[in-house]
Amino acid sequence: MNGMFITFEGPDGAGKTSVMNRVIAVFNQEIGDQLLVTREPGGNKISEEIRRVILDRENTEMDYRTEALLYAAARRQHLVEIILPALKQNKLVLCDRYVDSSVAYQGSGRQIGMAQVAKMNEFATEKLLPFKTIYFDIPVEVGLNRIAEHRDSSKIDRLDVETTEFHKRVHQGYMKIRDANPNRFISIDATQPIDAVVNDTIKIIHQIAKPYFKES
Ligand SMILES: Nc1ncnc2c1ncn2[C@@H]1O[C@H](COP(=O)(O)OP(=O)(O)O)[C@@H](O)[C@H]1O
Ligand SMILES: Cc1cn([C@H]2C[C@H](O)[C@@H](COP(=O)(O)OP(=O)(O)O)O2)c(=O)[nH]c1=O
Repeated sequence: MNGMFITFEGPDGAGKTSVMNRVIAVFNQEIGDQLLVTREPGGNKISEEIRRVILDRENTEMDYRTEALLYAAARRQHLVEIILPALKQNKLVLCDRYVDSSVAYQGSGRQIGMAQVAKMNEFATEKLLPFKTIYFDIPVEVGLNRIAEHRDSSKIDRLDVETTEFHKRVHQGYMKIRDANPNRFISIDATQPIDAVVNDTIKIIHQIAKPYFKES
C-alpha cells in the first residue's frame, strides 16, 4: 500500500473539525490533489445514511452493540470507497476519526469492552491502522463547554447529549489507547487558541509527511 494515512482523534469539542477545515485550506495550496480529507462516520452515500441512523436523537432504543456494529459498517464502506483508492493513488489521507473512536466511545464510553470493539473492527478494516494519529488533548469539561456555548442546538446529536460520566469514560479510553500506542499517537494541546492548534497541527503533518511537501 502506498500513500500515507493520518487520523485525527479526540473527545467531542476538541476542535478537530475546525482545525481540519483550516488545515485543508493551507494544504490545498501546498499539495493540491495529493491530499484527501475525509471524516467518519460518513464521506460516502452508504456511510452517510448509516451515520444519520446512528446520530438520530429519536433512536433512543439503539442497543450499544448495534451502535458499535453500525460504526464499523460505516467505517468499512468508507475505507473501501474513499480511503483505500486514495492510498493506492499515493495520496496523503487525513481522516477525522477512525477505529480509535469506536474503541474509546463504544468500548470504554458504552462499556462494551475496548478489546472486543478493537477485535470487531479488525474484521471491518482488515487490520489497517493509520501511520500516525494526531490526538487533540483536552479535558472533557472544556470540550463539552465549547459545544454547549457554540453549537447550534439543532446540530446537537445523540452522542452530544450523553452524560459527563460517559464522556469521561471516553477520555479514559483514549488515554489507554494512547499509552498502548506511543509510536503512533502524537498529542496536541487542544486547549490553546485555535491559531496555535492549527499551527501545531500543520507543523506535525509537515514533519510526518515530509515527502509530500518537499517541493512546496
Ligand atoms: N482552540 C479553540 N478554542 C476555542 N474554541 C474552539 C477551539 N477550537 C474549536 N473551538 C470551538 O469549539 C466548538 C467545537 O469545535 P469542533 O471543531 O466542532 O470540535 P470537534 O470536531 O473536535 O468536536 C466549535 O464551536 C468551535 O468553534
Ligand atoms: C467514528 C465514531 C464516532 N463516534 C462519535 C463521536 C462523536 O460524538 C460522533 C460523531 O459526530 P461528529 O459530529 O462527527 O463529531 P465530531 O465533530 O466531534 O467528530 O460520533 C463514535 O461514538 N464511535 C465512532 O466509531
